[in-house]
Amino acid sequence: MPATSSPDRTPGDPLADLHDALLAWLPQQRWFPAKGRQVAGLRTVSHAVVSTPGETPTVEHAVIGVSFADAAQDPVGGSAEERYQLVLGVQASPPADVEYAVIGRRGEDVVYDGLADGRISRQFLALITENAVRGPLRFVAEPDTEAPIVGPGRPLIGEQSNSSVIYGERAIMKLFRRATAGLNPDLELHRALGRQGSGEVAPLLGAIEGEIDGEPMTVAMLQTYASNSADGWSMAQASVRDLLAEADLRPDEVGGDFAGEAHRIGKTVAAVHLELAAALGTHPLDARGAEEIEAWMLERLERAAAAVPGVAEQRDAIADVLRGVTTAGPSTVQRIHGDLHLGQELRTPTGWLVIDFEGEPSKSLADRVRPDSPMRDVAAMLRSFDYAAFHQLSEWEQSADDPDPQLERRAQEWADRNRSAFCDGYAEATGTDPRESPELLRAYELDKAVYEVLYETRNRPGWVSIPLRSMRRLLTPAGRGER
Ligand SMILES: Nc1ncnc2c1ncn2[C@@H]1O[C@H](COP(=O)(O)OP(=O)(O)O)[C@@H](O)[C@H]1O
Ligand SMILES: O=P(O)(O)O[C@H]1O[C@H](CO)[C@@H](O[C@H]2O[C@H](CO)[C@@H](O)[C@H](O)[C@H]2O)[C@H](O)[C@H]1O
Repeated sequence: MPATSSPDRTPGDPLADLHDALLAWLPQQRWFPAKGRQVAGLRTVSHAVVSTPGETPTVEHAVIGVSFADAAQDPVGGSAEERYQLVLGVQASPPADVEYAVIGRRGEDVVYDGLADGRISRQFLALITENAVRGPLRFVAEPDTEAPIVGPGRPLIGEQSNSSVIYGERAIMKLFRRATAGLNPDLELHRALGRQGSGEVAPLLGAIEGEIDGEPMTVAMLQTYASNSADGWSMAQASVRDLLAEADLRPDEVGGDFAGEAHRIGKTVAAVHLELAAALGTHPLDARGAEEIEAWMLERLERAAAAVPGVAEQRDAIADVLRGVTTAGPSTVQRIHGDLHLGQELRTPTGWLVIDFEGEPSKSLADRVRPDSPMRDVAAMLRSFDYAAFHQLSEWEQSADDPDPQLERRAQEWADRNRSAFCDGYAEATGTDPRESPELLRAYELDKAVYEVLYETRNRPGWVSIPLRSMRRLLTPAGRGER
């Protein structure tokens, strides 16, 4: 994060003495989405002690507002101020195992990321089971469930937009980092699906609720941990590795063929769509609704074109495809996942679970909860098969001059085979084959690729060639037919 010459410091701000430390710490956090943005200042939006007097460590909950000088030029449409939640542990001599999570000092005390401290995560779990209230936080157990009291939480280390801790392979608690008024869709949809008896999500165990701007806010959610699970991205990557190691074999001939799993994932996603429709309803997409979705897609395209020359060059051709949302004919909208990809699917010993119903992290809450076509989720999964197929090749391409055309063909075959198996599974479970609405599907797929170009530009510039390649494919008549 480029530092500012004169960061904003409001007198009386309870975290004022930590501002510089926070400004240095935030960009190192995987969950901080505004890496590289021009920061204008930081302020404390809310701050409360949630431990009882005399307890060690002291536990604080805070919402901080980070303001940006570059909101107008931000390619992903970031706003002028973004708010993040912190749980802070404060102690004069914290245990050595939280050293990596130290943010800074306040007087004699060390202040650190509280989720790193097993004592704090254990306490939060206990408070949920007790339906306790601590300061502004309400700890709520999901009715008719019993969260296991299994001791300290272990922070999950990995690629996350939020922060999670795992309790003895029995439960997992996720602290939402973006602080937004309203019910978080991840909690809302998990709850709705759980009450629908869904076997496709991990059972919800509880939540922590708070307040922001006088309105309720979801602080965290607790769900059953799926032990012995593997995520779809890792499994798909292993399959592609097998394939590319044996360039003379086709995807259906190699040992790690993924098509059976892709078919099962298609059925799982379909089941989730049917359950969400049953729980929360469906509506016909009228002309006005379709125009709104199209306008949103075109607006995103403009931002991407302004930021990425590869998108600007194809802007008009992309816009023509996106308009398929209004010209494709009648469709139905409902609540959907909104940010589906292989990493959001967990293979358990008995089947697949879908996780993380928060929607695209850069969208406002209002946009994330807006009913949309299930085709958005289907398209997002098709994009993910492309990603899995071409990720490794794109890495090799960065270190070699010419990609091996044989390997490219194999990668494309892998993508086609798994995209097709996914659609077969989806069609089998819903009775509707997504490939029968090619215009709509292509519009959603291209919209997702445009999002991904922006996402990768900001977060993983080395990966941007993956969605750019797919964008080109989706714009060529031959490429459009391949699924
Ligand atoms: N119910 C669960 N059981 C087992 N692991 C889970 C469960 N939910 C999430 N995870 C693990 O936590 C990771 C992050 O979860 P996710 O909900 O995607 O968080 P984020 O919103 O931070 O991206 C997942 O990739 C998965 O490895
Ligand atoms: O999981 P998140 O909610 O944080 O989703 C964001 O990050 C994803 C990457 O981790 C990103 O997904 C993109 O990369 C995946 C491979 O890492 C690929 O499978 C997806 O198809 C691709 O979109 C997601 O877009 C972003 O919102």
